Amino acid sequence: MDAREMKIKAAEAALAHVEDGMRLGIGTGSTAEEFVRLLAERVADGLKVEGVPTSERTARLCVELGVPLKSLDELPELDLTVDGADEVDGSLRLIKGGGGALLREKIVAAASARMIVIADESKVVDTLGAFKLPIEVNPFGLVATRIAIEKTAARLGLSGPLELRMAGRDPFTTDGGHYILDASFGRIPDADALAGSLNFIPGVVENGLFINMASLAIIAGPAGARTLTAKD
Ligand SMILES: O=C(CO)[C@H](O)[C@H](O)COP(=O)(O)O
Repeated sequence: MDAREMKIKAAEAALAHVEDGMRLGIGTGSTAEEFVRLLAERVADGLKVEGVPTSERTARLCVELGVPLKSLDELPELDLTVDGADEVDGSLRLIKGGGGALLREKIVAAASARMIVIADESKVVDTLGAFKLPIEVNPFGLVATRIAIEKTAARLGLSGPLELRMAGRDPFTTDGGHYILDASFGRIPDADALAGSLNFIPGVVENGLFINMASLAIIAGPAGARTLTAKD
């Protein structure tokens, strides 16, 4: 089974949790896109759902494939969000934001009764941090915010380069008009403390640590899909 087939397997398993009439948060990234494709087939067959996309990219795909969309203001309480992840640990803590949609993804997940993560085995880790942690920041005061992040991380025993994410020669800009600093802190033993501390920094809009948000992870490997639930 190649990487795409594993993503499709995970997406198929998540689709089994979707029921008629559901209000769905729809994630961003290549795995979430497989979910959108399968969902669109079910919608074409008569399934009634309304989706809130977590990015402009996902919104475009949903429109193209005929998945009905609403804004989060129109549907502020959702039944289920299905989204990918860059890393998942055994307590279903996540790193997200590799696709740059972390802010909307977190807002949508927080508005959902349940969040199902879909990923392949390569995303499962013992301790978060091998993947660079995306931190969404306001462009104003970028240098000051970067220094504040470094000091906050140091207080938690973490250090490492913070790279401004680029799109060609310009900084990558999120759907919300912000920049992303990708932090190479390495292993993050206390993700809960880091997540809370980062969001206290003025200028930090959101961080890519998703704690206590996912209720289930569907992990696809060469032998098929398995589920992970939080250990604690
Ligand atoms: O957080 C995300 C986007 O902001 C994605 O869910 C994450 O990057 C995983 O993407 P993919 O399924 O393409 O590996």
